Amino acid sequence: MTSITRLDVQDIRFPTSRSLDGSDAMNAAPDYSATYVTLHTEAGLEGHGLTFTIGRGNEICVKAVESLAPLIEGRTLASITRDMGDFWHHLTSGDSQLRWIGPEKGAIHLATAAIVNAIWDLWAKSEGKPVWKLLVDMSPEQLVSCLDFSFVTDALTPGEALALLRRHAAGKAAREREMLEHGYPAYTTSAGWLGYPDDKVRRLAREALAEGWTHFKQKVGGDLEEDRRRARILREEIGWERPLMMDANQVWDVDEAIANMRELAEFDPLWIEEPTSPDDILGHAEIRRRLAPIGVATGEHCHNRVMFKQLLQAGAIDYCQIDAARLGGLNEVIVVLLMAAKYRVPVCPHAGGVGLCEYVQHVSLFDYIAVSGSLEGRILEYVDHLHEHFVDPVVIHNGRYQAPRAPGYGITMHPESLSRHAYPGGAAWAR
Ligand SMILES: C[C@H](O)[C@@H](O)[C@@H](O)[C@H](O)C(=O)O
Ligand SMILES: [Mg+2]
Repeated sequence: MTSITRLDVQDIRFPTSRSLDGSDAMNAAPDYSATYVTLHTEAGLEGHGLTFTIGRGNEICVKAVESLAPLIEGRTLASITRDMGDFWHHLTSGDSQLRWIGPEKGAIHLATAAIVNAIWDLWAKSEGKPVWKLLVDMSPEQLVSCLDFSFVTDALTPGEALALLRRHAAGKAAREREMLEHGYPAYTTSAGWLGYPDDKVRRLAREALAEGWTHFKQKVGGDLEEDRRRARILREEIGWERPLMMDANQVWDVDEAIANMRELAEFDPLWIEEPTSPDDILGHAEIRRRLAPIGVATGEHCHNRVMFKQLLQAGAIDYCQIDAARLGGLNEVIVVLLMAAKYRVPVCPHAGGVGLCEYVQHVSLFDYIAVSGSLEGRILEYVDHLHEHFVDPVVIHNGRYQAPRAPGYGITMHPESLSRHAYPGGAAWAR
């Protein structure tokens, strides 16, 4: 029996701001960071999970993980996985003093994600399967027992979730084979960071084309003329057949978003991502109504299933961009996948950061094989930073994620990477 004896948490940071990797109109100089959780077990097996932040504030997530640790330590894996939905509810609502500082949002929920994902990693490793395969092999009943439907039963009942999971059961084996052979389609954000000079944008776009990428995303929301200039460079390089997405990272008010995107419409963007505050459901609906056919995408800052429920109910989004570490871990992600399937909105997960690509490949594989059964309108983000720090990094061929085969959730980092990037004492931070 696997008993979780201890939870360790580390503050891990990468100095990405030095090269402006990851820069956008809201976040000028991010240091990609991870609140990295290790679950130690009696048997020696370890579970790993992380939540993603962009530097300062990581220490707050570390503290929040420490506060949640007593809810995990001493438990057996089996006592958790026997009724994962109940466990998840207990972790998010069992201690009302901790719940008070959320609920289910902010640092406490980011911490929840790191812990919950570490448990999935441990579970999958103990079964010898990658997480996507663990999920795909579960019966609809088992999957539904992993979920907490609190506050969303007006949009999705457990019965409807079961029906959705049974709907495409017949084609599951064929889709799994297809994914193992061809992988999951992706787009790249790597050429489009706001802080990159024009020649770097051009060079990276050329390199990405040569690598087989077909979909590209650029940052907008700074100076409109500069947005235009960079869009022109990208269109010159990628042509007009390949889709181009735009991401404003929340800098605009609603009317401003509409006005600016009408200006940028000449570059034929497939979607505008995070056009305004992530909490403004009706604002997104208004933007969507007035900007069609440009799609509206959001979700990397959408903090829980209740927010996604409302975005879907309000017809506010064309693309649902769950974040594997912003939602409270995989259990809540699955609830959102099911709601999105019901409302017929494609899920295009947010990735990048550190470890998010490693996570969401499992989510999208599961979504395609067991939930949506479709690739229509679906494309997974890819960003080419920091993969070398993972024991089982993502593998991309021709702009597609190759299905991971290693057991777990793919988030285990090399011990040397952890010690080098420990903040503030690691060598990467020595002045
Ligand atoms: C600060 C980060 O790099 C963001 O710019 C990034 O997550 C971005 O919004 C994305 O969609 O990849
Ligand atoms: Mg984004």
